[in-house]
Amino acid sequence: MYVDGREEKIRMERVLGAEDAKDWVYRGEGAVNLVLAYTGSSPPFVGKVLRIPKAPKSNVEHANGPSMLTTHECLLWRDVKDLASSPNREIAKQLYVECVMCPLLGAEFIDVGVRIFVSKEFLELVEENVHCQRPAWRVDASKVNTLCDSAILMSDHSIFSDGTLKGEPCISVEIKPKCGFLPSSTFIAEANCIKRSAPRFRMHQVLKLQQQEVSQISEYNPLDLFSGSMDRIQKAIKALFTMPQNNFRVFLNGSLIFGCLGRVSDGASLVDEDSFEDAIKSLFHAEKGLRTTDFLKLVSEAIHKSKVLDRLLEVQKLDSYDIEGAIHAYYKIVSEPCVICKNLNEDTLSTRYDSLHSISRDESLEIVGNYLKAATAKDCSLMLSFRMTEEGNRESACSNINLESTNQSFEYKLYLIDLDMKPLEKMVQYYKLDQSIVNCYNQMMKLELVSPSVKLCENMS
Ligand SMILES: O=P(O)(O)O[C@@H]1[C@@H](OP(=O)(O)O)[C@H](OP(=O)(O)O)[C@H](O)[C@H](OP(=O)(O)O)[C@H]1OP(=O)(O)O
Ligand SMILES: Nc1ncnc2c1ncn2[C@@H]1O[C@H](COP(=O)(O)OP(=O)(O)OP(=O)(O)O)[C@@H](O)[C@H]1O
Ligand SMILES: [Zn+2]
Repeated sequence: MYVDGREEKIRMERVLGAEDAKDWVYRGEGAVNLVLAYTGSSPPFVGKVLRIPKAPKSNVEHANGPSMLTTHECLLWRDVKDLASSPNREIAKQLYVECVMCPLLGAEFIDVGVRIFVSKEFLELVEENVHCQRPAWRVDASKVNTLCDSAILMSDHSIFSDGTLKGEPCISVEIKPKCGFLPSSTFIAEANCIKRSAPRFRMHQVLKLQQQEVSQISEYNPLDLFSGSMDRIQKAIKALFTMPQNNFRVFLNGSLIFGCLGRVSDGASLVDEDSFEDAIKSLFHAEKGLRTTDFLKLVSEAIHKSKVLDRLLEVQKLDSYDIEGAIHAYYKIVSEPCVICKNLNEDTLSTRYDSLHSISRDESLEIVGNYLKAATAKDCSLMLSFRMTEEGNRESACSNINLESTNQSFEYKLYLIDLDMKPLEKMVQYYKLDQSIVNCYNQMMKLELVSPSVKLCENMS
């Protein structure tokens, strides 16, 4: 939700110092941000979370604080108001959410948040306080960027903070849907044609298993979630519940009750349905053993009813050239010799990518800009929160769903989080990862090591 300029100013004037650190507790983190929830009683912060940038431990560039956009990124986003002139990447990222993602996905689903100043002492204390709650592999990879002087304050989407129904329990689900379509770009090499029929998520699972990033292959198929069919959405939600990995989490009144904070313990053994049934007792009136089914149905219905995934899919599809096409446009933008064309072997039609090297710079910028917007949409998460409501209560701004089995009525709200701009230089990494995923999958197929359920997805679009 947008916050008016006056409120933004008040928050900008308030600097979080050492004395405030005790009121902020660990909520979660991704690869680049640490998120804290507020437990104090100061009104401007009640019901809010703070999103703080982290710095990779291996990256010496961050020793000087938040970086700037590169010259090529300024060129790429030149048409976006004030983005290219942002004093640093963190401010640029917030403008990107507001000026690029909101118009594409709908401002009603997005909370841009407000920037608030934080002192070095605050960040150092927070780092110390949350240390033992962070997954070890995240601690090894990154730390709070104590050289940043600001962080983003936004609504806590795992609770209802309007205060109208105080004390009413709230259950929320975080879903990272990933890519919901099969690419059909003509620039996909013949050797990689499997990409046209096997969902990216499923193929990536095979690589992740080989690299021990996951302990089992997830049965989740993003194409089901984005299908618009209630049966297939339910199938996707069940698969996510069975193997949540980093794609599915459940919070009860803001506390994580299901799923994990990282990839470490992603196995099915984590799924303790019995204690989950107990935990959701206050919200679902069905008998023990039936509550999880009701909960999963509720989530599926909300997704089916909302149009948000349709919009997300449209933005994901801005990637119409696939990385195998967009990478050539990238080399044109950065004015470097194209490494891909240089390494083409004799069997490959040497003129195959000529058209991409002969287009104008503006066209190259459009191809890569669209690819990066799509990358953001493929990596964001949905937060869906539910609370019980009187049947027929239409006063609320939220939507309602009736659970027929127990005749309970729920209202829900839906937000998209983590709509960060992806760095232009990641294009090279995207190309390499794509090749690794396809090579690994093709190899496993040859050795017939890909399970029938993974293969089965290949013909489902
Ligand atoms: O490349 P992918 O598909 O593996 O996605 C990355 C995610 O991995 P996943 O496969 O979802 O576990 C990855 O998630 P994890 O760190 O694995 O939880 C990040 O979200 C990463 O984005 P960024 O570096 O934070 O900007 C994501 O990178 P982007 O591709 O979105 O840049
Ligand atoms: N507004 C919010 N309300 C409630 N929880 C949130 C909110 N924003 C983030 N979180 C929690 O914090 C976690 C980390 O946030 P986020 O996904 O923004 O981090 P990130 O580093 O940008 O992620 P990624 O690795 O995908 O790039 C989320 O998975 C979610 O559980
Ligand atoms: Zn090329």
